[in-house]
Amino acid sequence: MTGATVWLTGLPSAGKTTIAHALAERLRGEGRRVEVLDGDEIREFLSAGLGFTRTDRYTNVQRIGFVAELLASNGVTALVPVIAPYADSREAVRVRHQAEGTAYLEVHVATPVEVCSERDVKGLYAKQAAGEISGLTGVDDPYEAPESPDLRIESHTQTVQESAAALHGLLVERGLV
Ligand SMILES: Nc1ncnc2c1ncn2[C@@H]1O[C@H](COP(=O)(O)OS(=O)(=O)O)[C@@H](OP(=O)(O)O)[C@H]1O
Ligand SMILES: Nc1ncnc2c1ncn2[C@@H]1O[C@H](COP(=O)(O)OP(=O)(O)O)[C@@H](O)[C@H]1O
Repeated sequence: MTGATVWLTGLPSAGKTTIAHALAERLRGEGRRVEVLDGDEIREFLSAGLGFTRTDRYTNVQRIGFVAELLASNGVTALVPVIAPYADSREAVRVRHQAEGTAYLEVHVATPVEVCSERDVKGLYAKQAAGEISGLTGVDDPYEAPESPDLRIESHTQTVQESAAALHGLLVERGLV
C-alpha cells in the first residue's frame, strides 16, 4: 500500500480536524490504514511541555512531521490537522519527506478568521478578545498562509463531506489511494 502524509494547515477552528476525520472514515471504509495525528493529542504526549512560541511551534511541527513520515513510509495515510503557522517549518517537513521518497501533500484549510472566530470551538478567540490569552494564531500571532498548496479548501463555502471528497479526489489524482 502506498502511504502519504496529508498536512492540513489553517487557523484554529478552520475545520482541519473535522475534515481529517471525515476523510479518515472514508479511507478506512476503503480498507486503507489511516492515522490522524491530532494537534491537541500530540501536545498532550509527544510534545508535552511545549508552548506556542515560534521555536516551540517549530519543534512541535518537526516532531509531528517525523512521525508522519515514519507512518507514511510504512503504507499508512497520515492525516495531520495541525496549524503549522510558519512556512519554513512546513517546508522542512516537506523536504524530509522528499529526501525519503515519501509522498507529502499540503492542504490549506482556508477559512477566514471571521468565520473561525464565530465557530470558536475551544473558546480561544473569545479569550483573546477578553485579554485572557495572547499569541493566538491569526489574531495576534502570525499565520503564514501557504502560497501554493496542493489543495485549498474553502470550508466556509462547502460541507464537511464536500471538503473530504475534494481531498479524496486529490489522493486519487496523485495515485495515493
Ligand atoms: N496561542 C495559540 N495559538 C494557536 N493555537 C492555540 C493557542 N493556544 C492553544 N491553542 C490550541 O492548540 C491546539 C494545537 O495547536 P497546534 O499544535 O496545531 O499548533 S502549532 O502548529 O504548533 O502552532 C490548537 O488546536 P486547533 O484549534 O485544533 O487548531 C489550538 O486550539
Ligand atoms: N464546512 C465545514 N467544514 C469544517 N468544519 C465545519 C464546517 N462547518 C462547520 N464546521 C464546524 O467548525 C468546527 C471546526 O472545528 P475543528 O475541526 O476542530 O477545527 P480545527 O481543527 O481547524 O481547529 C467544528 O465544530 C465543525 O463542526
